[in-house]
Amino acid sequence: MPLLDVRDLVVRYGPLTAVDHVSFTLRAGETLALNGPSGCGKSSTALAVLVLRRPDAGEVRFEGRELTTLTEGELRPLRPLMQPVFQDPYGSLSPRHRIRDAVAEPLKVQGRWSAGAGPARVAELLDRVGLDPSYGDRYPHELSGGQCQRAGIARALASEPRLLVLDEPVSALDPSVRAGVLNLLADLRDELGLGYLFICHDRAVVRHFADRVLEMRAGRISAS
Ligand SMILES: Nc1ncnc2c1ncn2[C@@H]1O[C@H](COP(=O)(O)OP(=O)(O)OP(=O)(O)O)[C@@H](O)[C@H]1O
Repeated sequence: MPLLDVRDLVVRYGPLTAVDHVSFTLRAGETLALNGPSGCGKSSTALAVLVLRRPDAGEVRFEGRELTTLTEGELRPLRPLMQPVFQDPYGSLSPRHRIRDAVAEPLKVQGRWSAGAGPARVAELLDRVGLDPSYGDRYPHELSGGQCQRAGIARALASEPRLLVLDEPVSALDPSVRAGVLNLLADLRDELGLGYLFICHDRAVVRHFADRVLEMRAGRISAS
């Protein structure tokens, strides 16, 4: 069974059809890239796959379960398993919370926090993404873009996801730190068997990083 099976996905904004009957599957441990020019519908596909925006038609099966017809309450226990990582490294972390608290929050919300094991788990997650655990004391604005994206990845991992939807995860970073973040993501995918839906407009990055590439044009998959 694929990790993700998307069939005939449609997203409309009024008269505009941003995603026009898009279908694909993704297996655990695989990176599937969505590549295409600005405005072709990549981010709208990502939001619909995560059911952060309900698609207007089509199916999103995650581990065999159709998500688009579930209520918000039914989706709640599944949301931790499908985590987004967005382009703006600072956008996914509250500026008012220390990194340590941002990474701890999913553990607390999901009932996996204890006074003994919780802080150790946060330190382990920071270490796993290549941040010294002392960075937990800092606020997002005290980190570089690359460090902040790593902290965001640590926060996503705290939910023990099986799918990451990576929407231009390195596009806002300095070219000099992109490779390090991509190498980290590749290691995590292989180690944890994660499936990646990898949205990226940069062909060179996509070719290097993805197992398969779907080319998107004007809301449709034009080649694969
Ligand atoms: N909330 C919205 N309301 C109206 N139109 C939208 C909305 N979000 C996206 N669009 C439009 O839908 C189309 C697809 O946008 P989308 O952001 O999904 O594409 P994209 O390939 O991710 O582009 P980019 O790389 O620039 O983010 C575009 O024409 C865009 O202007």
